[in-house]
Parts: sequence; structure tokens; C-alpha cells
Amino acid sequence: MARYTRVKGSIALITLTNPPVNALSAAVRRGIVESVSRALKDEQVKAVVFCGENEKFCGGADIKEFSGSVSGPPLVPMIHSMEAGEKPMVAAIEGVALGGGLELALGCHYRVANTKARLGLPEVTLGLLPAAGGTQRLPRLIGIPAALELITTGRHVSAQEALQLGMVDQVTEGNAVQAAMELALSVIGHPLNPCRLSLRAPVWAPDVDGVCDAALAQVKQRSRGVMAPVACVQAVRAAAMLPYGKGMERERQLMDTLFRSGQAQAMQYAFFAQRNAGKWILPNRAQWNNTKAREVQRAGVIGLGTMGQGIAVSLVKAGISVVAIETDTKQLEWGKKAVTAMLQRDAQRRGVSPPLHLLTFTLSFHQLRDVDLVIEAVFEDMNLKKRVFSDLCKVLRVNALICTNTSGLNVDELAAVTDRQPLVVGMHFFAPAHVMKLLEVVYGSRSSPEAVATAMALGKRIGKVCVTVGNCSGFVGNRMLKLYLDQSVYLLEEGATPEQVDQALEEFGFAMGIFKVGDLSGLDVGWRVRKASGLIGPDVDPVKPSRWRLGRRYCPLPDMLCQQGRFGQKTGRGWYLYDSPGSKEAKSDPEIQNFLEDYRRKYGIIPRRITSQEVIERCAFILANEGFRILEDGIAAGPEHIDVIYLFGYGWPRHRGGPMFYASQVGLSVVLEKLEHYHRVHPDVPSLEPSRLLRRLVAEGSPPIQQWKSHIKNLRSHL
Ligand SMILES: CCCCCCC/C=C/C(=O)SCCNC(=O)CCNC(=O)[C@H](O)C(C)(C)COP(=O)(O)OP(=O)(O)OC[C@H]1O[C@@H](n2cnc3c(N)ncnc32)[C@H](O)[C@@H]1OP(=O)(O)O
Repeated sequence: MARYTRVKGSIALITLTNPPVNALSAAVRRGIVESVSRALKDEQVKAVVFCGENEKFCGGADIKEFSGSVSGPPLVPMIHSMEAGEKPMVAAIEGVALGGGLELALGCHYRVANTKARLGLPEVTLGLLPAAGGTQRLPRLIGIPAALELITTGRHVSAQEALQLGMVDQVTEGNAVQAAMELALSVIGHPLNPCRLSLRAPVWAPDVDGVCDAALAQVKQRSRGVMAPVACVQAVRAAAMLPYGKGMERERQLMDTLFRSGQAQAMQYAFFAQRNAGKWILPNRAQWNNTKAREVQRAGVIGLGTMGQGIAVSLVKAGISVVAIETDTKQLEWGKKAVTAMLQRDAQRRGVSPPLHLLTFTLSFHQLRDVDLVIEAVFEDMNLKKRVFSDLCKVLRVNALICTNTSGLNVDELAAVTDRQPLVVGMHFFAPAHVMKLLEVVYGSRSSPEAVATAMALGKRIGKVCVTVGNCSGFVGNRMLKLYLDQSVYLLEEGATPEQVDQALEEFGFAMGIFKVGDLSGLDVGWRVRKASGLIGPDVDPVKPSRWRLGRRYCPLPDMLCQQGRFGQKTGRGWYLYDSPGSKEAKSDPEIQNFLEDYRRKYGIIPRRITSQEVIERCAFILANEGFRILEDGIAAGPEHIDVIYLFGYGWPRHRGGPMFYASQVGLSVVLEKLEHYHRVHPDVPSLEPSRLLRRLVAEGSPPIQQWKSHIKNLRSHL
């Protein structure tokens, strides 16, 4: 699908037509090959301009084709024949030129971009490398260091930056196609060899080896265990060392290794899962494309603690007026200072002025009378939240939405104290709220589709990856996290150290192990939650606290740590030792080793050697097992939604797809077998018992993850 038109007498305009992003599907590639051949044969045609329909040049190769057998004309010879053609070819870049789309533009002799265009080679984010000549042509155009940075990060650059780097010849505020046609007419008859990037010699740079070695070390540290960034460096190194033809061979070999790898499959799954999560659907069949969101121009934020501050910053940055409320002057001033500073820092970084005029800080609820929506972000306490909710109903417009930022409290119980249950939803932000991408939008049993649609649209507008979830304790993310945390401390009881567990998790791909994360977030947070839930009370023996509570295994180690004032980084001591309170570098603490040994002695536990494999199996499979239960309960609409929550909210490594995808990749029967084994060994941990859905899927031949939803439907109809 490429449209061929002759314009201005002597220009062949080739338009890629594959909405929404003009991806290079087999049909598009076929269309391009035919159109280029026609343009080269037509004697009236003196130059060729490429553009994309709907002001989007091209979003790259069609990723959907990667999972099947790829047919149609291959990209590399197609781009080569464009570059070798004896008529000037100009790319008119509007919207995006990404991946294969940019590689196509690099095969042209000239490139013109609209000011709003974005260019990049994001293949690395899909577990691949730019294998349509991108790793060989881009370094020849902009040099090794800049090409390494763009190709290993997959970063998109603006048209302006592309011009500075030398990726494009011209930037226009007007129509890029018009500008490209003018350029094309002006270069007819000019020699083309200097514009053929493949003909340029390997790029010389001082100490090219050193630059590539440094890039390799950097990607290995930044993306531990991920193959694609390493392959990207190797391919760019080839551009520096080898003639073009040999470099292309190297690019192909490296791509062959990546293309069918589990990592590439996981990352491509993650790409589509993220988009799929935006297509929300509620049990009553209301969904993203049949429900209208309300417009939100003014919002209220109640509570200016860490969460409220981040939420206020996110809203204001998206152009929404915010009325921010606190209960006393000191708290209000403190919050105001923090929010203002964050907005100023951000504005300074972007070279704009901070939108402080959008903020009102006040102690008075009356200032909320004309807001469209309120996000309550007070302390995680049901009674306090209920009081705030009833106070809100006295001042808000009757049709204003009330959203609660809670990490797990019952949204229905909160809604019940209001005069507007359909207009109440949960918005579970992650700390720090102006940075973390994930937002769980929690629908209660009476939340209206319109309220859910509004919260989802608002989340998207402030740059979040939003997932709708049902109302249960901990929703999706924290419900699963609780069991993962349990496993990690059980492993300590049985013989592991925090360092061992963290190392295994970091080797798996987590940026930080679970104990380091605990120290960072503050161990007192969970302690408070456990106290509030009745797990810790006056009846607990302070000398030898019970390891059996509420009918199941309980590990008192985290409570015992908190009793010693070890709250993590903020106190300079937690599972690790820090140089001073607030410092970040975690060091092993011999006191913790002694503490664990004493503990095991006290309870008569004989420590055993715990392998990294066991750490991963127990942590990852418990997550997946609870994920299956969440699907059975209808709390998440599909496995992709759970995976998106773990990818964007809990640091799950992207090259492992998510806990549900990981389970499918390991093999559901293996996961089942392992869970059965661990449950046999630990019968006092009910969450290790394999879920019914997992058993069912295995019994039905372990279908691919894309088909699980239909099996869930069958399972639920039998309930
Ligand atoms: C067999 C050997 C092959 C050799 C290939 C050699 C080298 C080339 C490799 C590549 O080119 S890989 C692809 C590189 N491109 C990308 O990674 C870009 C991916 N897309 C995006 O980043 C964004 O979609 C966008 C282009 C910036 C647009 O963002 P926007 O927010 O406007 O829309 P989205 O919701 O993200 O997407 C809309 C719609 O389009 C689908 N889609 C996007 N890009 C592709 C693609 N490259 N292939 C197939 N489909 C794509 C996306 O899934 C959405 O679909 P729906 O959800 O609406 O169904």
C-alpha cells in the first residue's frame, strides 16, 4: 500500500498508506518496490519524494508481522535499490520516522522534516537492532558516539535535534512534503554519490575502540542481561571497522540471533500489552470505545504529603488548574514549597516558565466548589478517608467526581459514605507520583463507566500508563506484591541472606532487589499496615514472636527489624547498612547476618543452601499464581493488564515480559509442577497452592497467553 502520484510535472510522490502509523507491512513494502521501479523507469520523472499518509511518515517495520513468518519484499534490498537509484530521492518526514521508517529515510539522498516530527531507532526497546542498514548508515551520517547513543537507547529526537546532529538536511515549520518537493526540484542533476551513505568510508573517530568499549560497559550496567543493547554496540562497532558490505553482514548476523530470542518476544509482547491496557473493559461490557469521558479543567487535591505533591505536579504540568488543600498552615506551606520547587526544577530543565498560576493552595474546602474532580491523597486510613469523603460531599458540585488515591483500601466502603457512589473511583498512584508511570484505576461495584472513562482519560493526559482493576484488597499490584514479599522473607528464614536474594533478582533483571527496594521505600510503611490489619498486636510475644498467624505461616523478621529502629535508608540501617541516614549506597551489615543466625537458632531452623533458581522460582511463580487467581476473580481484564502493572509499577524487567508472560514462556506445566513441589514442602503457605486457572490451562494443553481470556470465560461460567 503505497500510492504513486506524479506532481509538479517531474516528481513522483510515493505515499505510504497503512494507517495509523504507516508501518512497513508486506503490502507497503511491495507498494514501495513497485513505485520506485515505476519512478525510475518513467522518463518524465526527475526526482522522487516519499511521505506518509495522515502526516505520519512511518512508524517502522510492522511489529505484528514479527511473530509469524515474514513474507514480501525484504527491507534491506528495497532500501538499497532506492539509494542506488539514479534519481534524487527525498524523504518528507512529518509526525514520526521510527525504526525501519527512519532507515528508509536514511536510504534516501535527502531528508526534510517538519518541526514537530520525531525521529529515532527504537528497535532496541523491542529486543532488536535497526537491521535495515540503520546501524551502518546512521554512524556514517552522524558519527559513532551520537549513533551509539541513539541506537542503544532507542531515544526519539526532535526535528531540531536531528538537524543539529546532521540526520536531516532541512527543518520546516510548514508542510514537509511541499518543502521536500522544492528541495527535490533544486537538486535534480546534482551528483548523488556524496548522498549515498553506504558509499561513505567507515567512520573515523579518535579511539573508536575505546568509545565502543565504554558504550558496551554502559549498556551492560544499565540493562543487565539484556542482549539487544550489546548487539547494537557490536553492530555500530562494525560500521567503524568494516566496509559497508561487511558491516551489513554483521548487522544481519546479530539480528538473526536477536530476532527469535525469548527477550525480543517478551519486549514485543510488552509493547502490545501496554497498548492493550488502554483498551479497558468493565464486567458490565462498558469499555473504552463506547463510553465518553468528562472533560477535566479544574481538579482538587486533598493532602499535600509525598503522594499529593506528586499528583498536584502531574496535573499542573498537563495544564489542569489545581486547588490543593491541607489541614494546617504548616503542612500547607510545606506542601506548597515542595510542589513549587518541583515545578520550577522541571520548567528550568525544559527551558519554559513554571505554570504556577494554575495552583491555589488553601485550607478551605469551599474553594473546591467548582472543581470537576477531586483526588483525595490523605493518609492511608479508612476512617480518615471516610471523613474527608463526607466533608467533600458538602461542598462539591453534585456531579463532581471523587477519586481516592489508595494503595489497597476498599473503594466501595468509601463510596458508601458519599451521596454519589457512581462518581467514586480509585486512582492508585505510585510514589513518586510525578515520576512513576503506572496508574491503577479502581472501579467499585457502583462506579459508573463515565467515571472510569474520566479517570482513565485524565491518567493518560498526565502521561500515565493506566490499567483498570477491580476492587479487592491491594487491587492487582499490591495483592500480588504481598505474597512476593512473604516469599522473600521466608527465604531468609530458611537460610538465604538479603544479599543473595537481591543478587538473584538483579541477575534476573530487576534494577534493584526486593530488600534494597524495601530499604528505599521505608520498612515502617509495611509495619504500620501489618499493625492496622491486626497481624501485630499486644498478644504477640515480644521475645519469641509467633511464626503462625491468622491460620498460616508468618515471618516476624521485618517487624523485629523495625522494633530496632531499622527503617531502611532514612535511618541509615535496614536490611543493609548505609553510611548515614538518607544515603543510598547499600552495604552488607554483619549485624544482619548475626541477627538472622540468632533468629534461626531461636526457632530451631536448620539453614540450608538456597540457589538463585529457587529464589526466582518462588518469587516469580508466586506472583504468576496470584495473577491467575486475580484473573479467576475478574479483578484484571487479562494477563497483559497484570503484566503492564508489574512492568510500569514494580520494576519487572521488560525483557521478561511480565510475570504472566514469564510463566507462559517458562511453560505452564513447569510452573504448575514447581508450585506443587513448593506447596508440598511448605503446606503452611496457602498461596503456593496452584490456582485453578493454572491447572485448567495446563489441562487444556497450555495455550498461548493471547488465548487465556477465552479459557477464563469458560472457567467463570462454571463458577
Ligand atoms: C524480518 C526482518 C525484519 C527486519 C526489520 C529490520 C529493522 C526494522 C525494525 C523496526 O522498524 S521495528 C519497529 C520500530 N518502530 C517502533 O518501535 C515504533 C513503535 N510505535 C510507537 O512507538 C508508537 O506507536 C508511535 C509510532 C510513536 C505512535 O504513538 P501513538 O501514541 O500515536 O499511537 P500508539 O497507540 O502507540 O499506536 C497506534 C496503533 O499503531 C500500532 N503500531 C504502532 N507502531 C507499530 C508498528 N511499528 N507496527 C505495527 N503496529 C504499530 C499500535 O499497536 C497501535 O495499534 P492499536 O492499539 O490501535 O491496534
